[in-house]
Amino acid sequence: MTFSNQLREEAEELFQACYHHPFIKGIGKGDLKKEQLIHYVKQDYEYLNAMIRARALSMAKCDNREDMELFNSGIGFILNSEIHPHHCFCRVAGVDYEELQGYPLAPTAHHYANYMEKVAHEGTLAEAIAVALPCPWIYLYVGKRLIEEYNPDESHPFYEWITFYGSQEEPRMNRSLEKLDELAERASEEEKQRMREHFMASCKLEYMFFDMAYKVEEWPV
Ligand SMILES: Cc1ncc(CO)c(N)n1
Repeated sequence: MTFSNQLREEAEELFQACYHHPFIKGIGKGDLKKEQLIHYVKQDYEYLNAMIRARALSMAKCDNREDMELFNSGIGFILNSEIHPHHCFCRVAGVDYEELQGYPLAPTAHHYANYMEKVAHEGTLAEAIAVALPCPWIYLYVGKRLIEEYNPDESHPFYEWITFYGSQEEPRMNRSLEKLDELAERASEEEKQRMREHFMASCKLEYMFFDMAYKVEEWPV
């Protein structure tokens, strides 16, 4: 079995837990509260800024254009396309996207963003790919399951969000998985262990990110 398949198998329960989280159920049922949507977008906007920086740092570790292009297209996707699901939430919440930008990160998003940037700074290229993979992989999984379970049409308030993530083309994901597997073949057991730990930690943090939005988590003091 490939290394990425092993990771996916080990994370199966975490993927399922994300799907069953009430925030995702709220997207499916279309009954999330305005403050939950607003909190999510405020946090995700800043989280995605950190993700762009992490990908840029990863690109600096590449020694060929094919790999550079992988990170370049990942950054382009965040900058140019991922604004659509945010706009969907803003429209339902009745707020301007621009109003939700520049807020400080709540504890969970703060931890996730900083953890990802730290691994991208200090880790190998393989570790940087491993820490960033649950982000697209869980959203694709959750989006596809939402489409299967709710079969939303354009009258669904979160139609754009669900179809955006659930019908993402997979070539970039697959290229990242192939690259991860290629690097894993050459990695030491210690490095593979770190890749595994980063991957699992990011899966847990994806779950916690939904939880943070659902509970409108703030700093307690
Ligand atoms: C926290 C988080 N994880 C994954 C995605 C999907 O790219 C996102 N927008 N936000």
